[in-house]
Amino acid sequence: MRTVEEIIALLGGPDAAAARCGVGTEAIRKWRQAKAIPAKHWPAVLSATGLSLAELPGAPAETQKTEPTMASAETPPEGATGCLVLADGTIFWGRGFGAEAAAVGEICFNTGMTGYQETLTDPSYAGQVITFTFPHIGNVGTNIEDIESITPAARGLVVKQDVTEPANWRATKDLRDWLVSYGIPGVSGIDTRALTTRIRDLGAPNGVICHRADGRFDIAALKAQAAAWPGLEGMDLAKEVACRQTFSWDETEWAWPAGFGRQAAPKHKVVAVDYGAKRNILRCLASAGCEVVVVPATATAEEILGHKPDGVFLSNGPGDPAATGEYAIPAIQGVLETKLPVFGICLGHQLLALSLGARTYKLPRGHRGANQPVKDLTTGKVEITSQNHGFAVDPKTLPANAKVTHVSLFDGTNEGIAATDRPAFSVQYHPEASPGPSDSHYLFHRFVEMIEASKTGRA
Ligand SMILES: NC(=O)CC[C@H](N)C(=O)O
Repeated sequence: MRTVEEIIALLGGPDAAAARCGVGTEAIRKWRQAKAIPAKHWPAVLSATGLSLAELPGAPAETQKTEPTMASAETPPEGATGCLVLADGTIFWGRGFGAEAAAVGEICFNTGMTGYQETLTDPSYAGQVITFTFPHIGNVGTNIEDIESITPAARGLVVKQDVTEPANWRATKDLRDWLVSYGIPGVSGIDTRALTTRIRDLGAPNGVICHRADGRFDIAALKAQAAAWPGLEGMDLAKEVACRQTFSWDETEWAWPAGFGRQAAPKHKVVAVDYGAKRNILRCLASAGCEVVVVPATATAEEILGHKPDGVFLSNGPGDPAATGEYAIPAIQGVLETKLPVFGICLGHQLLALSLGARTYKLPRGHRGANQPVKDLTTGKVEITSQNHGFAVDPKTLPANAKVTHVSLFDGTNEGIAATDRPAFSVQYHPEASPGPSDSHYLFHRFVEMIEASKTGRA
């Protein structure tokens, strides 16, 4: 159960609480005095906060018993084997699954309805605990194909429903066992709607997810760990998840019935700078006819150009682009000078913008899901896209030789840019999907066309 003061804080203070619940400031004063919310105001408070009835101070005892997992008290409710402790001291109790471990990170939410295994293995989630808003997580188990990196990058997962036995012909392992094998904890029984609403209203908090089968938690230590974590802003995580050595990639996209394919005769050579690349990006490049050489995030312009590429690709990746920019920007600027075609995705988009002289900033809650509408300003078409980012390019800071090409139809933030004096472009979203729709696959072909035009120009 929440206190009246917690609920008022969640709503942004007394005045905002009055406005958002449509009750007047006098009512808020009475709530505070009585330390309870009268029943006639419950519907307004529930819809403004997204909390469940059991969490309201003054709600009948029997409703409180039905949702013991949402109790915020420091003593675990009966049967609690998992918890999520936020940096401000808020506790969500639940049932632990996966590895018996504790992990600290930014608590974000993802609204995708499919592809939890691809999401968990997307290296861009390093440093984050994912709250899945979709209820059926784990129901198709895990397999050895739907992975975007060899080891999962997310630090933990928060779900509402307990994970069930896998029911899918492709499943090779139960999600719970798969998480154990990688040391990743999960917590179920959490009111993910309340948690997501909180993130929407107050921004993504830092927190610790903890699973202990014996139900014994050192809450003070977990609170201290959550509060001490510095947060993603200023954090360079790309170096940690990127490859250490250069390698070649020739696997192509998955297709029925053969599964993944092997590239036959590539036409163009692309160096992909790996800041935490998702495998399906490399597959899309290979399927589009590119011989792909993957180099570590810290590769210099000389090292990149030493492979004699026809084009350079900048991958997605975790953390703050400005922090990664310290080594990435000089390399990208060196590549841009040559006027070779450059294509960036997500972190690669942010790094291209930084290299052109623009700035990035942290979004309060980020875009994570598989149904994000984006408008391509060049064609006027709307694409439904897959997204996963917590930072964005500030379009106002773009230099004169760059323009905005794509915009989010959710919040108007920047989703793509292109240089106007050289063949370089990038998008904030994930045209490779995995998981998500494939509306944006055309961008890989746009990159190849750019490479062909550049080769013709040089010939
Ligand atoms: N998917 C990505 O590449 C994410 C980029 C960056 N880490 C962000 O959160 O904005």
